[in-house]
Amino acid sequence: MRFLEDLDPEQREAVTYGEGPLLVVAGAGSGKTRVLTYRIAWLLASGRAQPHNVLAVTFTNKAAREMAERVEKLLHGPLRGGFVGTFHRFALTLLRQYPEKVGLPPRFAIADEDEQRRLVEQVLKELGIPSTQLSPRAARAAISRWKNGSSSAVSASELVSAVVERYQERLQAAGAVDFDDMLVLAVKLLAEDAGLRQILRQRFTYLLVDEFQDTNPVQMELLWHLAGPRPNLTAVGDEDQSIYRFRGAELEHILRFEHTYPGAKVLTLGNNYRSAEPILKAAAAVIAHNTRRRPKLLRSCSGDGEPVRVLAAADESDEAGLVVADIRRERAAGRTSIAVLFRINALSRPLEAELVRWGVPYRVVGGVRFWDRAEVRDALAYLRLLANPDDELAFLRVVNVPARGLGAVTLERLRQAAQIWGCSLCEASRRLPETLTPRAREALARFWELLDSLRQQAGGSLRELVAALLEQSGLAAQYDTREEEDRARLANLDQLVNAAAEAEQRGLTLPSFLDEVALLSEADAETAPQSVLLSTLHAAKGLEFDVVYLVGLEEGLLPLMRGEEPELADEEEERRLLYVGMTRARKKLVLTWARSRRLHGETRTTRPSRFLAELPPEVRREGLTSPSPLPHWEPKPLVRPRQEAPAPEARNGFRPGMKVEHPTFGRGVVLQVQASGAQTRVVVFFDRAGKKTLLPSVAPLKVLSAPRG
Ligand SMILES: Nc1ncnc2c1ncn2[C@@H]1O[C@H](COP(=O)(O)OP(=O)(O)OP(=O)(O)O)[C@@H](O)[C@H]1O
Repeated sequence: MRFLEDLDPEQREAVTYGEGPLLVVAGAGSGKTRVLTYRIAWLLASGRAQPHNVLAVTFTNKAAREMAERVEKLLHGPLRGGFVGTFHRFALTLLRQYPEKVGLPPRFAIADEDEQRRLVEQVLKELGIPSTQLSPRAARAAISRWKNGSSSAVSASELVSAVVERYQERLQAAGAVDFDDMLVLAVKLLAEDAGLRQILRQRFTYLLVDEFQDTNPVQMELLWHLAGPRPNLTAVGDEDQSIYRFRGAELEHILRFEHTYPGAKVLTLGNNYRSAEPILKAAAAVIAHNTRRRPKLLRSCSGDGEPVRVLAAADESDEAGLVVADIRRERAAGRTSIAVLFRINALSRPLEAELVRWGVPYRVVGGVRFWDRAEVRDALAYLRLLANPDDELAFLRVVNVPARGLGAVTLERLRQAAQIWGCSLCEASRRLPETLTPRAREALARFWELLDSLRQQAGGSLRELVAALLEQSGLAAQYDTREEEDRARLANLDQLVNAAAEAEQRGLTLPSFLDEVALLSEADAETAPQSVLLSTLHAAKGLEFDVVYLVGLEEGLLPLMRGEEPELADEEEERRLLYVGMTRARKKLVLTWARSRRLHGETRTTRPSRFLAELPPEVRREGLTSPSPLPHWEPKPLVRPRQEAPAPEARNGFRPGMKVEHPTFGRGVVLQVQASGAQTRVVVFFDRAGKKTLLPSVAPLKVLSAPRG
């Protein structure tokens, strides 16, 4: 087995470990995926297993494909009969084989995203739940959390339980499963059918799991049923790269592996083959601040390299300018493996504009290009209708966005009316034909009234027009939930306001702005392999580049916040995201932040991310004065998150604006009061520490003075 020579001694020990549960836990770039792949090859080449005995699972199709390809390359032949794929693919294979055992019809359907959304909307309507109480998006997210056994879903409200129940009934009636159901039903199948469990355990004698830190409770249960009492389960992972808490991943799974599988061997890998020493040291210094982790040592095998740099920019355009100028220098020097990473998609827009300006080819992963994002396209369709009330495509796109009960029947009747009158569809809809229901006529009248009133502003400020549109049309309010995805969508809409403000400054009017946007979308479908990659931190997981820029390292953006101090677990998750981003770099790493940033259509002064203070002293800081003398940045959401009004007595008399004193932190100002039941928690800005702190109890606080009223 010549291929074992490609491994270092620690990797070789893991690859050739014998029977029983094994956890390989190691830092980024230490060759964990390599270990898993080589282990499969070794099991087969040594005759311990036949291909059909191997079940290797991971989280993305791409990762699974790469793993299978690597094994085949090592073995110089195809891997027939073994299973290398995602958890979902494995579950679906099982369900397709035994649908009747879990009450599914033989040819059950899989509801796609769009169908799920429509189903949830229907359910909310049937149950008479207004979107102000539970929006369809929040309901969908709650259903998913509930199905995935997320601990945050355990206390789901009665409302959510009722929605889940009805949604499930509807799905079943339609003979369909959704994505989450696949795993849940596969677990049910295995839990209830001892015979099948036995068959599978006899067949799959070796289980291997990559990215183990991202497993959710349902996936853990699936593994548990497959593994049996004497499992040959090999898990590889890194708790420092666990970044899918919002999808139900639980850190406990990797931290408590030895408790779940008693007698498990835990091995670590100490060499890092990816990043130069300064990058590794900087990343290690940051992640060391997390509490829920196993301490790890990583040695760089790639030599010294350039020092890590932190750049402070004046604002987001300046930041994009600095980054793109540096990218151009790197490309001129022959480096083409380059990525720019950010916490939320909305940050890509100024970068895209700058890259387009300089003709630098780029591609966006982890999301559609800014201008192609659904919420941005919806807003643009409204703008197009403002510019041209007969833009039929725009009309069709948004006449029922947000939902106002103008469905297929209404559209069909409008089409008929347009034909009889010989006018456009839009014109027919403005004439409110008698054939429509009174509700539809009312809704259409309101739709055109909104557009008319907005059109009166169309000659004025473009920025104000877009902001008013987002507010008055309800486009922004649709995403007023606490869900990660929705926060990103709201941020994208904010970015559209910024883009309008910039266009206005350049003297563009509404029609010329729309033309420019249309050309932008068409012009740059460039996807050359040597293009710069723009990606969210989440989507960059598992990738590596020579040069990495991490932008937007500011309080509120990383850690991502909407108005309140993150809980410890959230702060640690955000730190892990930064760690994942930093460790994508092989040779050069640059971190940037902007002293002011347009957010929510307004320019605000910002503070550098708290994580920047955790970098070691040898990191080069340029254009920085520390600590920032600027006023504290208080993020203001475009749409304020709904807050339950607490009972006045629960607030213990605390109010925002109160001056208080804490025995340890000194004097500060109350920014926020959170109350539930008898418990009161307050967010206080402490002058001495210069940061906001969420206090779990108000008991130690002394009130110095209170604001009037
Ligand atoms: N023994 C080795 N010799 C040379 N290169 C290696 C060795 N082991 C791993 N590498 C290289 O190091 C890089 C990281 O390996 P791999 O992706 O397997 O690491 P990982 O631990 O899964 O990383 P991450 O957790 O950050 O995604 C790859 O480019 C891989 O080819």
